[in-house]
Amino acid sequence: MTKRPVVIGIAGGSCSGKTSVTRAIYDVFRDHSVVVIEQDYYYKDQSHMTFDERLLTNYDHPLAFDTDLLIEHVHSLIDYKAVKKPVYDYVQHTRSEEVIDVEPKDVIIVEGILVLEDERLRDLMDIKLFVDTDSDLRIIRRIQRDIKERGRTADSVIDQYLSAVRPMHNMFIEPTKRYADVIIPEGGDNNVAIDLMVTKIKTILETGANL
Ligand SMILES: Nc1ncnc2c1ncn2[C@@H]1O[C@H](COP(=O)(O)OP(=O)(O)O)[C@@H](O)[C@H]1O
Ligand SMILES: Nc1ccn([C@@H]2O[C@H](COP(=O)(O)O)[C@@H](O)[C@H]2O)c(=O)n1
Repeated sequence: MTKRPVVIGIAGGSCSGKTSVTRAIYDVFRDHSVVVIEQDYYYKDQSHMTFDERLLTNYDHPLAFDTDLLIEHVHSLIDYKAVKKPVYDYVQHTRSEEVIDVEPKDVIIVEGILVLEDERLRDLMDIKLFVDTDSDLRIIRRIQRDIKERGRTADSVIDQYLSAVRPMHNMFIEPTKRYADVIIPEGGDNNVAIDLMVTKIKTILETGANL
């Protein structure tokens, strides 16, 4: 049987805990070799737009992402070919000029709010997870995180949440839960769910089952 990496998709609303779950799995497989592809890094380049124009973009709509490039990169990694992953700047709302050289690995984690939305991307995944956290917790976390890490004000986070994040979540993100193999309540603190995922990934790596 030809060797093939295990591809894991981790979706869920903004601030649901996707990164925390990804980090927990990454820490276990670090030695085995794991690569993380963040969907956020594949937001379309907006360097041709003014800063004020970039503020008007709906960052929670599927069309905000360069999904073709993301799929191309996942295909390459599955074929054990290196890719040049874009880097995203949340303060400038566009791609940075730098790229990261990503080497292929045995475990590929594709993480982001809408990674289960596109059928072509879903079809590349062996395991699909949806991190499910109540919206009141997610907005509280988002206000704290975006002020601390993404150069935002509380008012701007709340305005964006009401005008784009919440409606797009209900329209595009929440419906993808139906594609998940496993729904993880409360993200990175759910040690039982993370242990179960780790066991499953180990089985796939050892036996090739599922692939
Ligand atoms: N269980 C938790 N309790 C409190 N804060 C959390 C918890 N999980 C995540 N956070 C915080 O919420 C923010 C978003 O978490 P993260 O895992 O990055 O979510 P996502 O990748 O889904 O946006 C981060 O600032 C993180 O520290
Ligand atoms: N320039 C940008 C780009 C994205 N966002 C928001 O990021 C959220 C997705 O990232 P998570 O880590 O929260 O999953 C998404 O909800 C976008 O609204 C942004 O604010 N600005």
